[in-house]
Amino acid sequence: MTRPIVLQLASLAQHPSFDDIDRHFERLAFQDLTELSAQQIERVQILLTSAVTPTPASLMDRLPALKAICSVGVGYDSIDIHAAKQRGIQVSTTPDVLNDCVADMAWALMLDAARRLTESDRYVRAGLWDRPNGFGLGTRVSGKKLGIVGLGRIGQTIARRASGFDMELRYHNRRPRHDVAWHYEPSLIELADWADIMVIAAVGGDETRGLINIDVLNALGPKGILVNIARGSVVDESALIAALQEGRLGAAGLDVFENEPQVPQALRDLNQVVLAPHTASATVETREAMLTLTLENILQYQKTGKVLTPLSV
Ligand SMILES: O=C(O)C(=O)CO
Repeated sequence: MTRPIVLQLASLAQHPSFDDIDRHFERLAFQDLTELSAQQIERVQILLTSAVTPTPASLMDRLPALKAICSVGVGYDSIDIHAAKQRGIQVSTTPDVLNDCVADMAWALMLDAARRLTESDRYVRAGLWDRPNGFGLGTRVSGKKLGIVGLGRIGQTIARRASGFDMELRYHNRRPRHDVAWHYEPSLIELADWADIMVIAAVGGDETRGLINIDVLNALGPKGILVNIARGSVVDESALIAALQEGRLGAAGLDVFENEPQVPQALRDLNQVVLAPHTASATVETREAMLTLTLENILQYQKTGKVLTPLSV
């Protein structure tokens, strides 16, 4: 019997569950639909994609039997979920399994930007330690005011770690959460004005595009530190570069960028910025857990017709 097809859009590591998938589905790596026969196109039931792999409506439109999109990751701004919803195509992501590692990365960037760790590494490696003026001072993190933008699962995991640093914490969200005790700040500008350090953990996409604009950056101020582990689109990158260049913002720790993997030269030229190549979830353990959950979603769909962790937005 011909098996339905799982069309794999993202390049993924080996995983033992692929053997189970391959018992039920034919798995094809996607290059271009022109490489599939008309008969194969009609058998594509599942798209195996990732949070950083474009999964547009134009692709869904070409696949008449498409039933589910199973994505490795939590961000869904790369998937046209509106088009999927309209066609009744289920979408699954991998919630929770990456919270700890993404939160750890937010803290790593925060501590690095404040204490100038990467900059000091460059300084020591360049043999500059014996210079008369020394390396200079960083900024204290413990006891400071931390503002979190987006208090979802990842934002809350970041927030919980702040108690170990004796920090005061406030958050801004679409709406206040009633299941947490942290102070809700309805105005993003006021949060930025209050905070010493602001971490962005909001969803990407149209609803948050350019949310961190010049006014927010100015409110965070010349001693303020901005950390972004969410999506580059949430921050107005040109405004961020100008604020850092002109000393209107103190420092930044960035894991995500507007047009990644392109990072503007102006940003790379700034010493007070720590840059990471969108690797917040990139640990052996977490990437393995994300792929395991994605493949469980496909197997669950095969057994029951429903994915395991459907996206609910
Ligand atoms: O899961 C996500 O949304 C990512 O950005 C990949 O780690």
